[in-house]
Amino acid sequence: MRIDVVTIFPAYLAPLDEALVGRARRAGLLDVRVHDLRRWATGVHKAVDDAPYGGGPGMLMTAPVWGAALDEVAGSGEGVPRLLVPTPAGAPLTQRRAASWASEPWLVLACGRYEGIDARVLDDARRRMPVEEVSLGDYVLAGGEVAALVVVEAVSRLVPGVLGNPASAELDSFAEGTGGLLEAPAYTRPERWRDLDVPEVLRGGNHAVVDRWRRDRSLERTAAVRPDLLDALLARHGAAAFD
Ligand SMILES: Nc1c(O)cccc1[N+](=O)[O-]
Repeated sequence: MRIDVVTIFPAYLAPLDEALVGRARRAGLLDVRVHDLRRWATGVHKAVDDAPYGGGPGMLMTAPVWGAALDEVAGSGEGVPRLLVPTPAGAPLTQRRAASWASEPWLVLACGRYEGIDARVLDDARRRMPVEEVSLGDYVLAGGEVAALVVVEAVSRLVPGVLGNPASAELDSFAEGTGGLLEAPAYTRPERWRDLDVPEVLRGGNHAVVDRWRRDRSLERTAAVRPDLLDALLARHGAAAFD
């Protein structure tokens, strides 16, 4: 999979050289390319922003700079990429969306700054490629770079071969393997730590019993912390969702 990230702060994406994503890049499983948007800026000051029409606080990133950048980046490979734009106005990032993007051959992430990007940039991009706006949550960040790091990691770990043990992803919270529930509490050695013991059932070795225990703990945890997920499962699968 190829992933391009366009930003005015390339150094913000340095963590993509580390850990899981860094290893996958060096193994040739991911082709991650970070581009400085200012490469496409013109003029002495390489300006990438201007005042918003209609007034209002702050500045907007301009269409000509982003247009030139996306033309070159999205035109530099086989086929057509899916353009992802982190923004508070986007649809929520979910495991399901990350999983769908993990099967794409090529993603381009456009990181906005200031008050965002001139709307015509996405309107124009939609004429040539699929475009999705994605939000990490209902809070305000200074730009899209942190969200881009999150999206790249959430997607990359689902790319075949990136996780050492693919089964790890199956028991994640929100994953199909946990039925879209939060994952159960997990334990490792020592068996007793301070005055706390590992639950006996996990030490017994009966996989069917362990699976049932984990399912029950997932249901309890989800009901306590994310009842909205239970409502969604009920709506989708009826009471059978909790068998
Ligand atoms: N919330 C926010 C933002 O304020 C700026 C860029 C991206 C996001 N986001 O993805 O959630």
